[in-house]
Amino acid sequence: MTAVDALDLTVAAGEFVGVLGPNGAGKTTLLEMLEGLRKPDAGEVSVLGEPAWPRNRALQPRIGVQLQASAFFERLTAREQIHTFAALYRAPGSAADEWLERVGLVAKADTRVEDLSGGQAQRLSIACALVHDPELVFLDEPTAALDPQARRNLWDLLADINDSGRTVVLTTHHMDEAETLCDRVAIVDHGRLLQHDTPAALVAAHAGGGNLEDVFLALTGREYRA
Ligand SMILES: Nc1ncnc2c1ncn2[C@@H]1O[C@H](COP(=O)(O)OP(=O)(O)OP(=O)(O)O)[C@@H](O)[C@H]1O
Repeated sequence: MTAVDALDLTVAAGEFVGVLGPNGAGKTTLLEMLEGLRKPDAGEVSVLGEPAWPRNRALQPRIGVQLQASAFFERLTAREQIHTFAALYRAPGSAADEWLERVGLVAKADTRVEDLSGGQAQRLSIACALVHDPELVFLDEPTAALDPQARRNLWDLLADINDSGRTVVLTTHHMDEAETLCDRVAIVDHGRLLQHDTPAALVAAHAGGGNLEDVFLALTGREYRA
């Protein structure tokens, strides 16, 4: 099957872009291509001016990647985990400790990763993706398992990162999140880009008086996706 089809989207440096789409729309596949983890069958994917495929090692220190299925080194504590990531990316140990604090995991620093709750593990994977201060960040449903406290704290954190000039691309099913954080949103379905614009422009064009969720449903319909 074709997961992503003729999808043409450019993200400018410093932008905060949200990729929205129903289950199975192709969001993760798209991010994996951007991250150099998956080869496009056709077309070009360029990241920070360089081809994303074949996997480009020079890009790795410049991008931060948080995948839906977070891959941790087994049996490490949260602190050991993020210090390992920091060392791999030649970031200082102080950055690892600072990020544990920023995602509210100091109290869990000595807990093994397999003993963290779903939301705690997710916060750790986000911290690991950001510990080397990348200029471009890809986050796949970063707030999916988070409680409201962690979600709002993460919003603040991502807004700060973006304010400091970093480019952020995230996928989300939370329309309020996209509306609050994103300069532009791209709505995809069946692997195709349906619309991309500012949340306000999309609402004005497709859901006068409504919100981004109304736009989303107007464009993608209400049927379950296989
Ligand atoms: N390795 C694979 N082999 C075959 N089909 C795949 C593979 N990976 C993904 N797909 C299919 O490609 C489509 C797009 O999947 P993708 O994970 O990109 O969707 P998504 O938009 O991220 O969905 P969700 O919101 O559920 O996370 C789906 O129909 C999925 O079943």
